[in-house]
Amino acid sequence: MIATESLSKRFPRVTALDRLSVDIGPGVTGLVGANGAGKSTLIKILLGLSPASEGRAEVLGLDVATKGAAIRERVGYMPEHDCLPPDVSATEFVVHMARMSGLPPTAARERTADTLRHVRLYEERYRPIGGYSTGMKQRVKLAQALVHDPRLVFLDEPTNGLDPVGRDEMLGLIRRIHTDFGISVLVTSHLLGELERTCDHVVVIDGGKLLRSSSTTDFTQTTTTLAVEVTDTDDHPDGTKALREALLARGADVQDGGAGLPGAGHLLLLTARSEETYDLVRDTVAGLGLGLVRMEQRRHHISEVFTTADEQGDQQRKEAVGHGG
Ligand SMILES: Nc1ncnc2c1ncn2[C@@H]1O[C@H](COP(=O)(O)OP(=O)(O)OP(=O)(O)O)[C@@H](O)[C@H]1O
Repeated sequence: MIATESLSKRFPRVTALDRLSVDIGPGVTGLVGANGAGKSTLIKILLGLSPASEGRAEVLGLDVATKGAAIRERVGYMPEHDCLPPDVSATEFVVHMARMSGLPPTAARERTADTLRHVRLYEERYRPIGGYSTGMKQRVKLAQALVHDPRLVFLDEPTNGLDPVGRDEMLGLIRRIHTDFGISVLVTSHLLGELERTCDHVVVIDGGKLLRSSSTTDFTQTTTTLAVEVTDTDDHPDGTKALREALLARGADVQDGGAGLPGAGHLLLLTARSEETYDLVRDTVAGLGLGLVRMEQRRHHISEVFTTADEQGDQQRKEAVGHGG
């Protein structure tokens, strides 16, 4: 669907995209990155609205440098910022956008009604947009991106400004764009957690560079990290420390449970190389006379991808991870 090759965009003071090479197939793909990571810049280049400084990109097999108009005919776009006229109704606006995309009047009206029903704005469709809530406005923007029945849509921060209920509703609609209509989706967000549930594939960019591109299941697959928590006893007032030392003496790969989390001081993380690691933990705990509170496999979270990145932009990444819950 989308392929970029060493794509760069330089503004006088900042490099928004830095030699980005990525392939995106059909389905729902999340483009994740902190504010300023380059998500909107990439979308504008892919739509042929802004020229790249270097490199090349294709959307649906069309070169963005020369085939912008053809791409925009086949691709829907939901921009990040509010761009809706307050005095017209959702129906008038979406029909207008459908006509701009080349649909004849009758088809434009029919597609508008279908699309507004899909985004659940059917009852309110004749009211002026100025009186709509943020969630309703986001859904009008989504409707105009879908009305000309594109093969692919770019949704730039569609959950921005929504409360948790509105966000869940929007994520459900996005998922159904693909399942009900077969339209592929590229959706951007700085909220990592929400894309975990919605997307088949996630592309993470940071400072305009590709950090990772893989299927959502690869991001969240079960790892071989074991989290172990034990009780303290009279013999071992710090049971965790005693267990750590005993396991290290037996050659296990042990780390502390990570700072900042409640109870993390009492957690040990072990790399489980095989079933024997489970036996080793159980036997060591029993040998020390400690109680085993829990021993469980840890799952990766998408946000962990940020913790492996370099120090640059660390604060922004923390913010993004913090909002990701
Ligand atoms: N027209 C422009 N002129 C100069 N700098 C720009 C321009 N557009 C974007 N930038 C800069 O390029 C970088 C990437 O911006 P971009 O809008 O693509 O990020 P983003 O990931 O979409 O973040 P956000 O969600 O905040 O929009 C930022 O540092 C931004 O300030």
